[in-house]
Amino acid sequence: MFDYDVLVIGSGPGGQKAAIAAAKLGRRVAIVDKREMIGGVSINTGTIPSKTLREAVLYLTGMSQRELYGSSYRVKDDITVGDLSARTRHVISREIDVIRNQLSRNHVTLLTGLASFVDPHTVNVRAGGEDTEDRRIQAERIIIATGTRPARPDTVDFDGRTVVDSDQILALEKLPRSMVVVGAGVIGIEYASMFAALGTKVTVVERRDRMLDFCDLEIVEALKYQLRDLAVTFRFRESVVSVERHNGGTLTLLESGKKLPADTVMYSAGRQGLTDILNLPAAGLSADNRGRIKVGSDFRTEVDHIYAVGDVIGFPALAATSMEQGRLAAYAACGEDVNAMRAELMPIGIYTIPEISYVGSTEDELTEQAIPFEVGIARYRELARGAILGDSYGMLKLLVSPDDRRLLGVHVFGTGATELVHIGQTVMGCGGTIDYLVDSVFNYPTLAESYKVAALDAMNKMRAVARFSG
Ligand SMILES: Cc1cc2nc3c(=O)[nH]c(=O)nc-3n(C[C@H](O)[C@H](O)[C@H](O)COP(=O)(O)OP(=O)(O)OC[C@H]3O[C@@H](n4cnc5c(N)ncnc54)[C@H](O)[C@@H]3O)c2cc1C
Ligand SMILES: NC(=O)c1ccc[n+]([C@@H]2O[C@H](COP(=O)([O-])OP(=O)(O)OC[C@H]3O[C@@H](n4cnc5c(N)ncnc54)[C@H](O)[C@@H]3O)[C@@H](O)[C@H]2O)c1
Repeated sequence: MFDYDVLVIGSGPGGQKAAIAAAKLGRRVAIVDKREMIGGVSINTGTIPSKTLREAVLYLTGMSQRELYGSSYRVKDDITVGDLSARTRHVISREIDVIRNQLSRNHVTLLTGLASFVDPHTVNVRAGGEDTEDRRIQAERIIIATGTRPARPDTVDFDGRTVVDSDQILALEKLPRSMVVVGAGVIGIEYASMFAALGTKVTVVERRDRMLDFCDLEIVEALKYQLRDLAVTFRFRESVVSVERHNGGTLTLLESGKKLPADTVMYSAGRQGLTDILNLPAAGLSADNRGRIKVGSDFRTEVDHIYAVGDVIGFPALAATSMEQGRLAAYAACGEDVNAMRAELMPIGIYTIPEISYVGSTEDELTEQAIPFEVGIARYRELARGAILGDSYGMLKLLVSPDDRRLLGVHVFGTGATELVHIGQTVMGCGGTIDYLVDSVFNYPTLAESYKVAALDAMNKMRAVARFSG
């Protein structure tokens, strides 16, 4: 009766994994997206281009080698937009190819166009361009994975050249000498650090009184120090009222009356769920004012056979979590048993320069909940690998329960942070204690050795307490 058992709307990380998981379970699956957006925001405008850009910036500026070769060390003197975008284009096209290949070898039908509901089981696919013919697709189960787009305030006149959102920043024609970044969320701070590394004079404007408030305070302070060293100016507790475009630049007006001139303004003040074109009421669904769809713990919406995953359901809105949500939603839609996602083990990786990553609780959270903890720290400058790499600021911090020596949190700052965090995540996931880290032999010289150093530090501190408390 249906054209497909499962229809997935959106081919970002959530949609891809949902489609492949359902196909692996033997279902007839189709996935729909615009031709130029295969791979979603993640591949085309978000995660992958920004992370590739970061890698290109690190390489071409010679940033990570300057401790060893001096502060004037560069791989290339006049870095152009072309130098940076060549690498990004290369990686994007490879990734799109991988996705197409994975979908096709799993017999997932790729439908190109924009989907909107006709009724709870029927979706209209409008191809656009020359191919204006609409297609009606009926599916037994539908998984919505339409993601988000940058939020754009009406008071700002985006032109894609001097006043840009985080999608448009990738298409800048030349590197700005100065830039205002509006919003110190993850996107804002990641781009602020890349442009600062390229020599752009960056000013970050943030409404709140601090940034990345979900991260360890000490690590955020360390990041701010590093960014200020690259001439970044922070304006906290300041709101942007409007942005004016002038010949040869922009003027950003703040509520406090300040005026900030800059070549370019980048808005990174949150994102809006892409639900307006879906015609949700036809399916018996609705979205909130930020375009997000409400789901239960198995990603089922208010309509029994329709599921939603990824950024369109809101927090945590990461490629990493979207993929897992997609897989779990497909299992639920196909009647398989699913283990719920373990939120306490969800890692966060922030690709600033230097990078940050953590898993588990922060010191502030534990203190608020009156959970005692001991801190164990390893500093890269005391690790042989840190000296070899020329990273003297990096650190790894373990938060340990003094009662049973379990790991409560792992916070890493510096080279390899987003990779290293997974050692701690595994120990936590397996219910291990720091005894495992103390008693293990780590390769030498490695940054992973920081786990042993930090675990010993925590152990020594706990011993000191035990001496007094008997
Ligand atoms: C600059 C930036 C950097 C980021 N960096 C990271 C990072 O380092 N790590 C990380 O984990 N996450 C990162 N993210 C977040 C990550 O990109 C998102 O969490 C992820 O892409 C969400 O995946 P998704 O499956 O929800 O959908 P998306 O990737 O948003 O894709 C949704 C797709 O649905 C399609 N679509 C929408 N409406 C329709 C419709 N009606 N019909 C058909 N198709 C439709 C869109 O065209 C799009 O292709 C970053 C985001 C940005 C913007
Ligand atoms: N490494 C990663 O995992 C990664 C990287 C990039 C993005 N992302 C995800 O993308 C999503 C969107 O990120 P984002 O940074 O755009 O949004 P966000 O909502 O995290 O941050 C927006 C910030 O802008 C501020 N702001 C809003 N309006 C303002 C104004 N007028 N003036 C001054 N400040 C203002 C807000 O206070 C907020 O701090 C997040 O969910 C994030 O997790 C993840």
